[in-house]
Amino acid sequence: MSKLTILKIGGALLQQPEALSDCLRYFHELPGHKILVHGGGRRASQISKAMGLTPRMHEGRRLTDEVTLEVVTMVYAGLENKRTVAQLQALGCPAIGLSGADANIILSEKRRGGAVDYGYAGDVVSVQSEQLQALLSAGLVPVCCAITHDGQGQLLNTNADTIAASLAAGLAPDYEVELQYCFEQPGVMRNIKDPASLIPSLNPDSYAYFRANGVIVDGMVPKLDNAFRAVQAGAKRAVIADLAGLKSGTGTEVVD
Ligand SMILES: Nc1ncnc2c1ncn2[C@@H]1O[C@H](COP(=O)(O)OP(=O)(O)O)[C@@H](O)[C@H]1O
Ligand SMILES: CC(=O)N[C@@H](CCC(=O)OP(=O)(O)O)C(=O)O
Repeated sequence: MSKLTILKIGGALLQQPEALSDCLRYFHELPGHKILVHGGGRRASQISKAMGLTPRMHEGRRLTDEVTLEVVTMVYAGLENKRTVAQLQALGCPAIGLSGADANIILSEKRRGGAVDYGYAGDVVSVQSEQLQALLSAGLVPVCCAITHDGQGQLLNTNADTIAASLAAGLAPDYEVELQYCFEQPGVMRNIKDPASLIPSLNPDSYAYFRANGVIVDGMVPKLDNAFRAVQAGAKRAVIADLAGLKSGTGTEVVD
């Protein structure tokens, strides 16, 4: 089986040009097949505020009304995706920018939130692995954003960590998949202000413990839920780290 690395970049990283460029260079130099997934939530919040809108999140997911869907589509599928693709091309990487609607790669459905109305937030239903395999076999490097579709013409906003894990799960039968979540912290920590408190590995029991104790909160919850889902679906490895950690092999490894 050939190796496939899925790297997800998000958060503050996307807003620091130098850190982003280091990260893209690291990605370009990875051996084997690879897919980049990017978020852009902070940029979307900034632009929303500049437009007089108030960003609203619930458990790490954006409440996406109609106008917010327009903003996130412009930011994720437009600005962030095309800028990232252009930077990768400048490194000599044959990148191709995709939303979930392109080649129908990721089908999703409107999130059912019970009491919480998530609006046009989408949960992944299926991944078209054949189309992605065709792109990978042609030597292309997919760059996927956080916009998906429901197959009926409706675009949906999907957490980028979920996209990365869904791709990892969908491609695990055909590749030896490693899922890497790169963000601005060294990994999951006992005390978010103390990098020395890094938790080197988490299993479902220790995750439940740290979550119950309020050590793991906010955006880290969907990130870890997704990482566990990916390894349970057959991904060989899932790790959460900053760029230095990814390069040196440290960070938080998620084990089933
Ligand atoms: N125990 C923890 N260790 C590290 N980060 C944590 C922890 N608990 C919560 N977080 C928060 O989770 C955030 C990462 O989630 P998120 O902002 O969604 O990342 P990204 O934008 O990369 O998807 C961190 O920036 C941090 O504020
Ligand atoms: C439904 C939902 O929450 N979508 C996310 C998609 C972007 C994202 O995940 O960006 P980061 O990885 O940079 O946080 C959002 O709009 O914030």
